[in-house]
Amino acid sequence: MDPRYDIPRRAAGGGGGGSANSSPALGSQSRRRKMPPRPADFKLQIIIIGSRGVGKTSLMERFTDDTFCEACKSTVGVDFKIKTVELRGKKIRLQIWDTAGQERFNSITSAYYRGAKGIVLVYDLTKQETFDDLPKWMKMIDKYASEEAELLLVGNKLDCETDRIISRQQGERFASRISGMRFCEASAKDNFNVDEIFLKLVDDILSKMPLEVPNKELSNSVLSLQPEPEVPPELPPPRMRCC
Ligand SMILES: Nc1nc2c(ncn2[C@@H]2O[C@H](COP(=O)(O)OP(=O)(O)OP(=O)(O)O)[C@@H](O)[C@H]2O)c(=O)[nH]1
Repeated sequence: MDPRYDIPRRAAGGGGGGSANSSPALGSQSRRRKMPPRPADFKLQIIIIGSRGVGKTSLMERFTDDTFCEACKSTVGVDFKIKTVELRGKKIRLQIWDTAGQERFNSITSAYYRGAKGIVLVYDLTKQETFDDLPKWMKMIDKYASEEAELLLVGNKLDCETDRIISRQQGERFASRISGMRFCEASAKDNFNVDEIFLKLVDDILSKMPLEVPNKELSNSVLSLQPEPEVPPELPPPRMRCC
């Protein structure tokens, strides 16, 4: 398993169960153990929202695992993945929340907006109704998200150019009407613009953070402002999906 990706809910158990490397029987070998990786300087939460089937899970999985599932099941409630990236000389641990697009889950998913520093709002550029739903999602953002959250509108499924219904200009126009919202088109399937979406969003978030404070101060301020509530305490744990 790629060590960059770990599921915090498992790691948080604290048991860890002692790996071979930690066995006292290894004696001098243990002195040759590799240094543990440098801890993250920042922890950021990003949430992906949008109507059912627009490709939220696909974008997340392409970014975190570089995989694509042709026939995925709909997300139930919320799911998340972790990915650590380095930007502006800082190590950033991203917690990416993938929400269900179905309206019946809104009461669950809305609880995850508040802690998000970045919001990716996705529509499917081959499906008019997913674009028509955008004002509804903006209302959710206005109601539940922090005003400081960075916003990015994504027209997904760019590989389906022949089935395109929503022009690039329409997407751009929608985003331009919302203060500070960025826009881009992407394809989770073809892995086009996927890394760019997340990295640009993180870069925008970092550009507004005081990166140059000493590390000690950082851990007392930014990190404590951003505790890692793997799951808001009042909610049931996110249900994992399978393909
Ligand atoms: N052609 C194409 N298909 C895509 C792309 N992204 C996702 N899909 C497909 O669209 C379908 C829905 O993708 P999901 O990632 O499950 O969509 P979602 O937004 O997470 O859906 P919900 O969990 O129901 O809200 C799946 O069959 C994917 O394979 C893309 O970039 N191009």
